[in-house]
Parts: sequence; C-alpha cells; structure tokens
Amino acid sequence: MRGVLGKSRKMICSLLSQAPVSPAYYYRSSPSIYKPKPSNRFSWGFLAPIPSPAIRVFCSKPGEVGGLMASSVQNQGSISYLTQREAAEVDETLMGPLGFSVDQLMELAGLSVATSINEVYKPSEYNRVLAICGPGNNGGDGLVAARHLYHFGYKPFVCYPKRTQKPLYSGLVTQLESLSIPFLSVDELPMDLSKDFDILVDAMFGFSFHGAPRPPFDDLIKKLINLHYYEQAQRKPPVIVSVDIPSGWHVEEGDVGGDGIKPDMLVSLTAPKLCAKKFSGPHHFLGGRFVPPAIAEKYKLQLPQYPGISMCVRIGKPPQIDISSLRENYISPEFLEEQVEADPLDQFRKWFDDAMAANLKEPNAMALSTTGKDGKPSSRMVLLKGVDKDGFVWFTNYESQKARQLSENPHAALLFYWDGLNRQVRVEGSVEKVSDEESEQYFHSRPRGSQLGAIVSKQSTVVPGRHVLHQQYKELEEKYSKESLIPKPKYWGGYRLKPERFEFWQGQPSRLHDRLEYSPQETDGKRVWKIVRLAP
Ligand SMILES: NC(=O)C1=CN([C@@H]2O[C@H](COP(=O)(O)OP(=O)(O)OC[C@H]3O[C@@H](n4cnc5c(N)ncnc54)[C@H](OP(=O)(O)O)[C@@H]3O)[C@@H](O)[C@H]2O)[C@@H](O)CC1
Ligand SMILES: Cc1cc2nc3c(=O)[nH]c(=O)nc-3n(C[C@H](O)[C@H](O)[C@H](O)COP(=O)(O)O)c2cc1C
Ligand SMILES: Cc1ncc(COP(=O)(O)O)c(C=O)c1O
Ligand SMILES: [K+]
Repeated sequence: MRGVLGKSRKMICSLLSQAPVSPAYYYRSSPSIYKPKPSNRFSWGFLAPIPSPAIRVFCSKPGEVGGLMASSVQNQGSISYLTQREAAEVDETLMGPLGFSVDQLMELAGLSVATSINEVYKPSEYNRVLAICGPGNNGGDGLVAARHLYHFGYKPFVCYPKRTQKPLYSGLVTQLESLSIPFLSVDELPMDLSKDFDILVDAMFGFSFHGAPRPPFDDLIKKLINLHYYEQAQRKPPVIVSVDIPSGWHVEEGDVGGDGIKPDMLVSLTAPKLCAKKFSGPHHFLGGRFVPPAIAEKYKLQLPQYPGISMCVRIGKPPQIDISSLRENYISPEFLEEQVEADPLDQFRKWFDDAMAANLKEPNAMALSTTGKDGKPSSRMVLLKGVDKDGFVWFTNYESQKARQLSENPHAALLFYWDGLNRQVRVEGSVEKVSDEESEQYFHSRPRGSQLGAIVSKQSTVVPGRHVLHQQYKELEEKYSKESLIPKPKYWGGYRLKPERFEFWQGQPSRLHDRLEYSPQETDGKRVWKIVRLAP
C-alpha cells in the first residue's frame, strides 16, 4: 500500500506542477462549509455552481407515515421518502416503459455525486478521494463519480473488490484505468484510511442491500466506522460521502444498531430512501436529475427543484455555520506591475472583459458609497451603465438618499467585487449628473416595466405597503398603453464619476494579495497615472 500511495503522491505533485497558469486557474479553497450562493454562477477552475437554498417541496400524502409519505425536513417543508420496494419499482419503470438505460442513469447519478461533493469539498483542500465500490449499481455510481471527480481536479483512487462482469462495468473500469486512476485491492488499503485520503466515497450498497454485510464489505464498512479512532488533533479527518444509502444501513430503518457508518454527506439519488430520515450529518444532497413528470406523478414523487443547471440540490437543513471559520484562500495568477496597462481604464476594461468571459452574474454591479454633509457614509449597489474616458455612469432617482448625499458632497467611491476571479476594483472620484439627453436616451432603452417602475418609485421615501406600488404601476400601465412613449420623470437620471484613484486587487494565498494603485500625477504639465503597489 505504501508503495502505491507513495507513487500516487508523486503523481499529485507532478499534476499540480503542470497546472495551467492560465486564467482558468483561479480558485479558492474554503473550509467544508456550505455557503448558499446564486445558482447560476459559473466560476473558473474548480468552482462549480452552488445550489440555491430555496427548494420547492410538495406533500404527496400529507401526514402519512411510511411509504411515499410526506415528512418534514427542517426549514424545508416536506419531501417524500421511498421504501425499498418503491425505489426498486421506480428504477424498473425508468428502465422499462420510460426508455432509460442503466448506463444513462448511472452516468447521471455518478455525475450528481461528483457535483455534490464539489459543492462542499473543494479539490484544493480535499484532493485525495477513495471510492469504495460495491458489486451492484451503487458501485457503478461510485465508478462514474470517480471519473468525474478526476476531471474536476481531484485525485481519485478506487477500491472495487467484487467486479461485475458486465460490459457496462468493465467499460467503466477501462475508462478509469485510461486516466491512470489507481485501483487498490482491499489488502492494499491501510488500516487507517485517514492519512491517505481526504474523501471516502461509500458506494458499496444502495437500495438493494439486505441482511448483514458480507466479506469483504463487512471489513471495509468497519474501516469507515473506525475512522475516528485515528483522528488526530492536528489532522483534518477524511469525510465520508455515502451514495444513496450509507452502506450497511437498513434501507428503511437506517442505522438500526447505532454503530454503523456516520457519513458527513449523503447523496440521495432519484428520491431519498426512508433511511435518509435518520441521516444527521451536515450535508444531504439529492441527485439524479432525470425524473420525468410521468414518473413523479405515477409514484406521487415530491421532488425539490434543482437550481439552474445544477445536477444536485441540497435538501435538509443547512449546516450550522461557525461564521468565524468562514474564509477562502485565494489562489490566482500573480498580478504584476509589468503586466498592467498604463491607463487604468484599459486595465478596468480588461478585467471587466474577464468577468464577462467568466460568465459572472452582473459583473457591472458595483457598490456606490457616498456621504452627505454629516460625513456619515452609506453604500448601496447600483449598475454600471457606461464607462469611458469621462468616467463611470449609473442611473438612479435624483431625489433618493444617494442623490441628496451627492448634492451635499459630490465625491463617491465605487467598488466592484468579482467573485470567482478573486478580484476587487476600487474607483474613487468626483461625481456629476449626466446630460439630460443622455438620461433620456438611456431611460427609453430600458424595458417598459422598468420605465414605469422608475415613475412609480419615489425612491428612498416611505411606502405604506407593496399594494400601493402595484396600484400605481397598474394605473400607469393603463395610461401608457402598448406603444405610447413613457416620459422620463424629471427626478430620474444618471451620474458620472470621474476617477481620481483606482485600485486593482487580486486575491493571493496567505493574504499576500496584489494591490496596484493608480493615482494621477502631473509630469511636465502632462497628467499621467502613477502606479504603486500597496501592502495587502
Ligand atoms: N433509478 C434509480 O433509482 C437509480 C439507481 N441507481 C443506483 O443503483 C442503486 C441500486 O442498485 P442495485 O439494485 O444494483 O443494488 P445495490 O444496492 O447497489 O447492490 C446490490 C448488490 O449488492 C449485493 N448485496 C446485497 N446485500 C448484500 C450484503 N448484505 N452483503 C454483500 N452484498 C450484498 C447484491 O448481491 P446479492 O445479495 O444479490 O447476491 C448485489 O450484488 C441505487 O442505490 C443507486 O445507487 C443509479 O445508478 C441510477 C438511478
Ligand atoms: C445589484 C443591484 C443593482 C442595483 N442597481 C441600481 C441602480 O442602478 N440604480 C438604482 O437607483 N438603484 C439600484 N439598486 C438599488 C439600490 O441598491 C438602492 O436600494 C436604491 O438605489 C436606493 O438607494 P438610496 O436610498 O441609498 O438612494 C440596485 C440594487 C442591487 C442589489
Ligand atoms: C431601482 C433601480 N434602478 C435602476 C436600476 C438599474 O438597472 P436598469 O436600468 O438595467 O434597470 C436598478 C437595477 O437593479 C434598480 O434596482
Ligand atoms: K452507499
């Protein structure tokens, strides 16, 4: 075993040293804490979309206990759980009348497992994965997951002691072998799994498990149970991710003796099985985004909505979070003086283009900070609607709080934060209103609804209730039927900030970030931008 893993460690190092230094190598390592984020975020490198905590749940047979019943998951309303028989029936229906093949479902199931893992355990911190695969389809899910994890940047190992002699399985094995993923026999596994692996994928048994585990799985399950004996204060223990069912648990009753595997993450597939109600670990996900409405109806399956294009969705309560431990270690290409543009506007455009290319959500969203004559600052988000040599433009209500403050103190600060690129840009300067024509032109380019909204909203004043806004909006909708021009209210228009200072921030490990500041300087009567590096 030593030899095998020793070799593999070298492989990890060589893999890391070959890692591209292209923009595709921005990532952040964070603790295994779930952070709800918008679902449709794309991030470069190893970051994957994270599901929205909002889930839609239904009750099939409210209050019923057992079978396809509704059962409460904290914070999340209700969700159905399947009995063992129902799980098998759903499986048969999918692969019978509904025309799915086992290969397809297994591929999607394994992908769901891999993406669920990636939601919580980033490869920068949890790199070495051991997938322990059983003889059935649950084992197949594990093999598929291992392949996807490899492509996500993890370093998988596979233990697959009872191989199934079917083309599907031998194909999966060949695919893994072609990626040089090491297969470890049971004998090659160390007694203590905690030293060599960060993630243990339990893909031994799924919903067809019955009785007591037979060799060699009895010992493998014991290895997972005994992990805590080896826990050392200075070492983070590996996490256990169970696929569909924690292996050894009764499919309906759960961990009957209380001495079974205690997974940190459970990825239920298609729908959670009854035993999942007994799962008390911090991360419960659902995967298997393939259930057609026909089957959901037939089995009165109540499934949460998957966010965006995600292959998995968190179910169950979000984990308790120790806020003080929430942190990211930023890993990005260095941002050096010799690389930056002489003109900060060019540099801004470059980074803005990167943010667009990375498909970040609203890269033009910026925090605008202002102060009035009392000197008390306030910040809010606004959308950048134009940027050129004259400055940064946004639109708003000229009678809002920010407008009042800007009339008292025409200086402001803008802040862009581009999560996923580990970048922040600060822009400070003086502010003036844009011309009326510019505001007119932009106003009429907006969707009609937003134009009406701008008329309705006496921004920053007290509103007695939402209904008031709706009522006024409806009246305006009738007043300005289909094609008629909606006049821009006088109290709505743009501002332009003329930059006097820029700072470009690129997150780096150990908080040794890059900060390059631009400030204007007169040289021979010419205005040039001076660039200095600031301590992080
Ligand atoms: N639509 C879906 O739902 C989808 C389901 N999918 C996945 O399929 C899983 C169900 O797969 P599955 O039916 O092949 O059964 P699974 O649990 O892997 O194991 C059966 C094997 O274990 C063995 N075995 C049983 N008991 C044992 C014991 N005590 N000790 C030792 N061995 C024991 C048994 O041997 P036997 O007892 O028959 O001799 C047989 O070889 C499901 O949980 C999910 O992960 C996804 O891929 C796609 C979509
Ligand atoms: C992403 C985002 C973009 C926003 N963009 C604008 C905007 O461009 N103009 C605007 O007036 N308000 C915008 N808002 C609303 C403002 O944040 C704020 O609530 C509103 O302008 C009132 O601010 P004030 O009371 O400080 O004047 C945006 C809010 C968010 C979250
Ligand atoms: C109140 C308000 N005004 C203006 C905007 C600017 O965006 P747009 O002009 O695209 O509606 C926003 C954007 O969120 C907003 O919330
Ligand atoms: K399992």
